[in-house]
Amino acid sequence: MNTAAIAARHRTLLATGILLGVAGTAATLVQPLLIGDLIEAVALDRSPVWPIVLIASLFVADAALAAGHFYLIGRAGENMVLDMRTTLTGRLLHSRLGAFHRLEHGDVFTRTVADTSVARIALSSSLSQIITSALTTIGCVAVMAWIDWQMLLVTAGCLGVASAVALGLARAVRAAAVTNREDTSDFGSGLLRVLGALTTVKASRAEAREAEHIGELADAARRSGIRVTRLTALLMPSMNVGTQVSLAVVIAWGMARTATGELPIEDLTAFIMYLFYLVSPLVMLFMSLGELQQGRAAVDRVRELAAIEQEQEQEQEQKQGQKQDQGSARDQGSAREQGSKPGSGSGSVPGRRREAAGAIEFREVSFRHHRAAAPALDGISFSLPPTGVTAVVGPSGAGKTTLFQLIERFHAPDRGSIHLGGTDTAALPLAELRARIGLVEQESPLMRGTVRENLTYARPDATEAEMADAIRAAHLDQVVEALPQGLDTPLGEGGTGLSGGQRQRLAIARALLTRPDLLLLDEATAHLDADAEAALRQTIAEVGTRCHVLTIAHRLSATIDADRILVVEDGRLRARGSHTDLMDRDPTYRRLATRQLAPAAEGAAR
Ligand SMILES: Nc1ncnc2c1ncn2[C@@H]1O[C@H](COP(=O)(O)OP(=O)(O)OP(=O)(O)O)[C@@H](O)[C@H]1O
Repeated sequence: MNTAAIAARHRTLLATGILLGVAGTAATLVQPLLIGDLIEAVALDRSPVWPIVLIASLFVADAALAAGHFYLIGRAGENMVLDMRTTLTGRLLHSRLGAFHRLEHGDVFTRTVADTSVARIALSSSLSQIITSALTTIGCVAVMAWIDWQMLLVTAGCLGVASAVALGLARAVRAAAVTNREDTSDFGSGLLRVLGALTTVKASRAEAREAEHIGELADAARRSGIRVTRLTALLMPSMNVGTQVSLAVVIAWGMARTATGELPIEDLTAFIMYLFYLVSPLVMLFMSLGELQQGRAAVDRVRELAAIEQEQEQEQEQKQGQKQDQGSARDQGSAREQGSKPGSGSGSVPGRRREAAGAIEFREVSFRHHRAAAPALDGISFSLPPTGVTAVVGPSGAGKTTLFQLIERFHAPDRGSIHLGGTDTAALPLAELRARIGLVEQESPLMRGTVRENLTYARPDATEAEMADAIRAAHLDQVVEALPQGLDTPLGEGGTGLSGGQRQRLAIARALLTRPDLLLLDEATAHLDADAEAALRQTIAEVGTRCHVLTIAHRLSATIDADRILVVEDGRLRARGSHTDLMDRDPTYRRLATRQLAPAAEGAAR
């Protein structure tokens, strides 16, 4: 995505618009000559009807051409914005999560909304303005030279100085405008950051501090905006001064020459009219050149964002890597396990259950986050059966969430491989892989829309019976019944309208509706009260008979029922076993369990 490529994609509209602009310019340029003819006709006592008809027709044609030019260029501009915005949206939605999380959301927003608008003006209006203004200037200069080249030299001298000043100003406008956009972007980022954490801001009584900080950012944008206005305001007057000086010289010298009969009055009139016509396109030319530069800077910012790494590229890299691995494996004549052959079973329909050789298997998996000092996972290996419940426990920062992120292939492992139902997940198309996994995140984000839309987000084609089943399984049926419009009750931003626990159960129902092979629950019981948690534990046990449930839990009370527990610490799998087994032999588990089970145990004893 670069300036020329975007303009080239919309060349038909742009070219037609520019053509109309050029025709309009030609119509404008002919007018003074015809007015000269009219003056001559009146002076020589000839009929002025034809010159008047011609001039009137030209005025109408000029207006029609200007309107057509304006419409077509505006339309091309809007098409370009749509082009850039849809490309950006697609690239952002398909980006690798790691790369996306390194971006500032305010900056993404500014680039997608504001920079694309700036680019639109530059690529449509400015581009066409430069072409038409340059042609008008050349046309005016040519006709003026034809009328009287000596007076043109005088005019060029006066306007040349003014043009040099205007060119310097246009450059300064461009630099100031770039600073202004950066300041505006900083303001947007700051505001989004604060609004995203509004409850924390309020609870920390930081409203005044934040308001002052955001106010400073807004003021920086105001100051750079004023600088743009100040410089732009000087642009037109500098050209006007040049025009006025040259006009004074042309009139004084021209009248003197007219008096001696050296220069006909109609020529002087036409020359003065061209002089006026020349100023505006010259100013427009300088301003448009400045705008085009700004627009190119904006396109560069859009292009930088569009270059964000894509999941599909990751997929292709992995496939290539596997082809090479396969090739070398064949060379060595080593037959790999049938189930783990890359690509085996990858043609299955998303969401369809298959005879699984094992629900999920990690083989010596290591992964380090971007710029992290230590690996989040270090040589993890384990294998889980197709059904059952496994709890993952470990201290904060142990790598539990990262483990889930690798299963979903939000990141690719640096070493080792992950297998789902016997197939290397790197060989599965992303859509198929994710259709086979249900994920309930720590914060269970919900989307704007109704409860039904949220429930069926991953399966828009779900039937009423399937929905009712998922709602029942997540113990959400009474909550839905109590809502004013049942499933069709609209939810606010982030699921406002439901409690934290209700949101979490809705997220669980959404995951269950996809009938996954593997259900990943990241701290899914964190927001639930004791009753709801007990109900959910029952749900998890039931779901564990249909697929494998892998659940991260800080509340170890939720892990006691699990078929097995994986204890992760410092990115390593330090132990696995049942609750009683691990209580006996693993000090880390014992420490976590004793601390976290103590309140529950006390409660039970009372
Ligand atoms: N996006 C990231 N960039 C850099 N490092 C990260 C990133 N995400 C996690 N880490 C690091 O990776 C390690 C494992 O993090 P992870 O979130 O997987 O731990 P966790 O066991 O889920 O912790 P918690 O129980 O607190 O949620 C931590 O040291 C963390 O600082």
